[in-house]
Amino acid sequence: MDVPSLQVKSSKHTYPIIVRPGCRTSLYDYLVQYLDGASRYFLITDDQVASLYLEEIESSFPNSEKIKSYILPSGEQSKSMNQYEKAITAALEFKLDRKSVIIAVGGGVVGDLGGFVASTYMRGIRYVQVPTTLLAHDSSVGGKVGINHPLGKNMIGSFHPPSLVLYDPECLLSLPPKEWRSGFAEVIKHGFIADREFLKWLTEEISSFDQVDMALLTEMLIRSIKVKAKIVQEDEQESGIRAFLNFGHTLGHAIEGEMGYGKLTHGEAVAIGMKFALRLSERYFQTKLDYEPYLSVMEKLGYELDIPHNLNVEQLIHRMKLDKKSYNQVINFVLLEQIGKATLVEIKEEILIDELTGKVG
Ligand SMILES: NC(=O)c1ccc[n+]([C@@H]2O[C@H](COP(=O)([O-])OP(=O)(O)OC[C@H]3O[C@@H](n4cnc5c(N)ncnc54)[C@H](O)[C@@H]3O)[C@@H](O)[C@H]2O)c1
Ligand SMILES: O=C(O)C(=O)C[C@@H](O)[C@H](O)[C@H](O)COP(=O)(O)O
Ligand SMILES: [Zn+2]
Repeated sequence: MDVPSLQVKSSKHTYPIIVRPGCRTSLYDYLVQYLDGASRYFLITDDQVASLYLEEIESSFPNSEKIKSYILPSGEQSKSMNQYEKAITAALEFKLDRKSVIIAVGGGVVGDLGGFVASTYMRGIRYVQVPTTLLAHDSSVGGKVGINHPLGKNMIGSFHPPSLVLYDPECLLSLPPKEWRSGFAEVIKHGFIADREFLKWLTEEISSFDQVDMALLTEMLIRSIKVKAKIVQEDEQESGIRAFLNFGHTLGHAIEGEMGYGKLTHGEAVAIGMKFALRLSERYFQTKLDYEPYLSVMEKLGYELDIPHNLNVEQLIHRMKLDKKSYNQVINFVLLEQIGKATLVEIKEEILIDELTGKVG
């Protein structure tokens, strides 16, 4: 069978990432090849993904008694305490044990929630990520799993690396343009923080999300995942450089929470946060980053990069103080010294008020 596209070393084990068009229909074979047996499989997905892919995935399993599918309502609101508890209850009712495996088939919502269920069920069982969105090339790697709290994004969670990531790029062909944009924001982010050449390549090669060539898409996914994998391998639990993956997220997460989860996609909010962080980088480092050509490609792809006007500056600052990178109420931002070179810096509240005022309602 396939050689993994990448392997990621984690503190618990090394896991393969396989990116291969069509692989979803042989999911069971991959589980047999890469996992050392399983008593039962608990497949978590959402209603939209289920209607597109569940039947063909389930039918790859020879023994239907060993697998149970659990379907969440699609959307960011499912990353909640309520949905988490319901999923745990269903897992208990299906009698999962410590040798069982959870399979998260879907986007980042399913992956984050399913991974969190796996990380806490009987104090932790194995799980497999089967990403079906472009965004999930990011969320399926690195083991950050969790759910939201009304007061902040991903406030309840843990680090729990998957045992396998099986990514079928063909699934992306059914994504609507909004979801392509959401995921592409995280691809661009990987270029901005760590790989200028990749960023240039991206903005030259991707001028539309219609009819993306499968070979090009696969190459893009692997290059983008490589950036993430290298960082999480070096700093799994975010004591240093992993914070760079949060470029655009300090303001992005505050906007998502303030608007109400799901109003903007995660990537749309991160894209706004990246533009803000780029401008802040120029001010902080007193330099020109010449990022405009990249933002103009993003605008052509349909991104709205300005902060929504109905938001309140004080509330955004309040939320940014709750961000996981903040200490003693001091807000830390991932900024760029150069394109491709990120760093984490403390930003004074006055500067943020000054930058946000006039740009927000
Ligand atoms: N854990 C991490 O490291 C990490 C990284 C980035 C983002 N995230 C999280 O990921 C979440 C966002 O993930 P997302 O953008 O994948 O959202 P999502 O899971 O909500 O998926 C977006 C929408 O696309 C639908 N969908 C999924 N696959 C599809 C397909 N193949 N065809 C058609 N529709 C499909 C879903 O049903 C949903 O409506 C956020 O909660 C974010 O915080 C986590
Ligand atoms: O993997 C990481 O680390 C990231 O920061 C990736 C982000 O794209 C992702 O949105 C992550 O969930 C944010 O983590 P958080 O710790 O800020 O909640
Ligand atoms: Zn993100």
